[in-house]
Amino acid sequence: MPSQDKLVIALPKGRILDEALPLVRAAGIEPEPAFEDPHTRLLRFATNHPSIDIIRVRSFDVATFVAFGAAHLGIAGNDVLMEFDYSELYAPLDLGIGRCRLSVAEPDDIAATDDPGQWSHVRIATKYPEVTKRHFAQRGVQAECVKLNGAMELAPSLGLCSRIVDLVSSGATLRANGLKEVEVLAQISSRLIVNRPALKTRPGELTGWIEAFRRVVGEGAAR
Ligand SMILES: Nc1ncnc2c1ncn2[C@@H]1O[C@H](COP(=O)(O)OP(=O)(O)OP(=O)(O)O)[C@@H](O)[C@H]1O
Ligand SMILES: O=P(O)(O)OC[C@H]1O[C@H](OP(=O)(O)OP(=O)(O)O)[C@H](O)[C@@H]1O
Repeated sequence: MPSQDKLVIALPKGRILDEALPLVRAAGIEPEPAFEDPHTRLLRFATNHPSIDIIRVRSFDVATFVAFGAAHLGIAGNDVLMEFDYSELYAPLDLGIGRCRLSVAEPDDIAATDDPGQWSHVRIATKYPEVTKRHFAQRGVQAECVKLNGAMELAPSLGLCSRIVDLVSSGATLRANGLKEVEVLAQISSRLIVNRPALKTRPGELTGWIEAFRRVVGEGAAR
């Protein structure tokens, strides 16, 4: 099959991949062995289905590849989906992986007396400026965001911003950096995402794979 006619599935190469790959396999899609070779420079991989390729990209880029139709299906955290808010993305299925929450945190000493309900303006370091601004705007708070791509937890101690908005799971990273979670913006998990226009042009194939993933997640939940 010509490569431009293949169905392309975008998978995130970060921490989600370890949880996502078993689901992809259980749905019946097996990537070529090079996919798991840590030394490979390949970015696009064949699978056991001649009509399906997998690409491995950064988690934020999964949403962009699928929204622009460069990939047809993908797996992305709803933190990423909320930040971009792409109308071309359909996210039919919660895969139940990558569970965490998106929260505001601040230094322990500030948190001891602070009341987030009284804020009118906050400066926040985050990888999620759009979600953060939207969240605070809803209650009339102006959030001035400084965009970082990682290690947000360093920002308060170095005087960049007193508050951060970041993902929290065990809370260990916040504790290790003297920060306290003071407000939860959203519960996060990863979803199966689909390019909406492709759902119209390749409905049989795409709904077939959505149902395959639905069965896998349903079976997992029943165990
Ligand atoms: N501590 C966590 N616990 C559970 N899920 C998480 C956690 N941190 C991140 N995630 C989920 O995993 C996704 C990828 O996060 P991760 O931190 O691995 O990205 P990354 O690989 O650092 O991104 P980048 O592509 O910028 O390097 C997030 O979008 C989120 O949905
Ligand atoms: O509450 P915890 O269990 O400590 O998890 C939270 C951490 O996990 C994520 O980072 P990740 O480990 O993916 O590294 P990153 O900073 O490179 O994104 C997130 O950005 C936090 O730093």
